[in-house]
Amino acid sequence: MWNLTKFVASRLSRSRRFFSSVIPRPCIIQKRGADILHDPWINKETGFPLTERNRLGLRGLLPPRVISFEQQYARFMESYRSLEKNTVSESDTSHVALAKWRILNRLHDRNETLYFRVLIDNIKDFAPIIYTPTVGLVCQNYSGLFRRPRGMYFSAKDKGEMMSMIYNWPAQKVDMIVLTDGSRILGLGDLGVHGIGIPIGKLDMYVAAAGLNPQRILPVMLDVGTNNLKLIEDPLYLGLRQPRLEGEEYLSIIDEFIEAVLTRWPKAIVQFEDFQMKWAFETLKRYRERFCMFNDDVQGTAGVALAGLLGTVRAQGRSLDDFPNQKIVVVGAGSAGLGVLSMAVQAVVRMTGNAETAAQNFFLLDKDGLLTKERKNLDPAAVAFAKDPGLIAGLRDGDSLLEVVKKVKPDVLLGLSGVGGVFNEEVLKALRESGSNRPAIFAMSNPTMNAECTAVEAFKHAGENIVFASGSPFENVQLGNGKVGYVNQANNMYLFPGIGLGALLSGARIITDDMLQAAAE
Ligand SMILES: NC(=O)c1ccc[n+]([C@@H]2O[C@H](COP(=O)([O-])OP(=O)(O)OC[C@H]3O[C@@H](n4cnc5c(N)ncnc54)[C@H](O)[C@@H]3O)[C@@H](O)[C@H]2O)c1
Ligand SMILES: O=C(O)C[C@H](O)C(=O)O
Ligand SMILES: [Mg+2]
Repeated sequence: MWNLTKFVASRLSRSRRFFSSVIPRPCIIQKRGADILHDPWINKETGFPLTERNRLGLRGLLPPRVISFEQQYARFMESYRSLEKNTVSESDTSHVALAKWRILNRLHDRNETLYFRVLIDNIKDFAPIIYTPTVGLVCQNYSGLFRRPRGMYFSAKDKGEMMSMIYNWPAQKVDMIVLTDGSRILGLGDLGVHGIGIPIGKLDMYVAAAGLNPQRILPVMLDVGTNNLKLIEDPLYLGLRQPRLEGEEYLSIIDEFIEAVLTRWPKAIVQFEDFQMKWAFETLKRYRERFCMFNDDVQGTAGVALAGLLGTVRAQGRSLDDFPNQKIVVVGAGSAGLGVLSMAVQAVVRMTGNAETAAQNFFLLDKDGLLTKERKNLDPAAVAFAKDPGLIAGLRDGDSLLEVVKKVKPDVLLGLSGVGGVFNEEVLKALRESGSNRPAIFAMSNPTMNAECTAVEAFKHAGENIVFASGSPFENVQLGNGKVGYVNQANNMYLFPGIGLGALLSGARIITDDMLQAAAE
């Protein structure tokens, strides 16, 4: 379905055409001497030719041999590849992934030009390191891995100071900000300030996949405390050791930050990332009409899932609105699951013009099972998707996933529950029996261990004829007889760089649902 290398190449050639007309080159450097070597934006390390060493006061500060960019590139790749040779067992995999992240991160801290060159050229190999799934492991181990700060940190203790703090950022212009409060990092929960790895990884993807200028991106952590007791008790935790702010106190911190950002860079686009559900929805509602922002977990995910669903129903020979033949079960009623449902239902309304019946193909479960109109304390955001229990014989509120699959006989099972393994053997076998000509499984939760099932499990239990996509990358599955079970990736990284780039190039004032529908299509 998606090929990351081709995707990046096509984005880059388009964005290069644009940026080559606006980036001034050559680059004028105000710094001199050692300050240049300590600035990753301009450092060429041993690559400075002798004439530049003379002009920039670098003579004597570097070993005499000039090592070309190509030689530096080859040397880095050799070190990187040598780490792979050390993998002897499965249990080494995460150590090797972390070691790879470390050397990439050190390069990022030293020489951004070389870092982004190797990243762009090797995006398929490097994305799982600087982004999902390894970035999750990095956030979990951040206090030990931390060497140099990247991005900006605004904490609850900075209240009243943010307007002046924003001017501490060294770049004159910022186009794209990715902001988190660390409260729901992938499926790993509240990682507090250590969640900064996520905005950094997302913005690396903006540079690699959308060609954004790396000097105009800004990862931001809003530290409003953490409810993760292990972190609060950890003497090496890098954030505020206090419970999260709530209610108006919380919102006043976000408001102050946004006001500061928009005062200095009125046209900056802000991507909200990995906020727990209540704040994801609340902030989206609060800001979406006021400036150019979007919530990646709600809207970016929805766009990618809808693109996948449209492709899947085509492969199944149907259309998304083909009720009762087409039935889609969504597992997880959080920010991502509800975002996907709301966008998929909007797509059906666009097809049929009928808002009343548009949700009938979709079934929604949360941790307490199937959501019906009988559910007590139904979240207002989920009301539109709660089912009438009488719709299908025997369907009841709270039915387990297995019961739902047996009764509904869905064509698509889409997981955004954050719980590894909920698409277990019984569920996958029941899907196989559903009678669908080409059942589809989207195990979209991250990182890998939180995926609803693995690719191997899906092909083994649900059959070789399935469509499979996952949030974290899996290898294709060898099925025997030379056949291959293809694995697609359904991760919002296929959309957010395009949303940001599109908003930037078009000068959009706000990001609308229609734009996201168009992007998904
Ligand atoms: N692939 C992607 O691009 C992508 C994008 C966004 C989120 N995600 C992943 O989706 C997951 C959920 O994110 P979120 O922001 O919606 O989280 P959330 O905490 O807002 O929602 C989780 C939902 O899952 C439900 N749930 C928990 N256990 C369940 C179970 N056993 N069975 C059924 N439902 C269960 C909860 O009741 C809740 O409704 C995370 O792992 C995240 O990494 C993936
Ligand atoms: O970060 C990702 O890989 C996708 C998504 O934004 C998530 O929160 O899981
Ligand atoms: Mg996210």
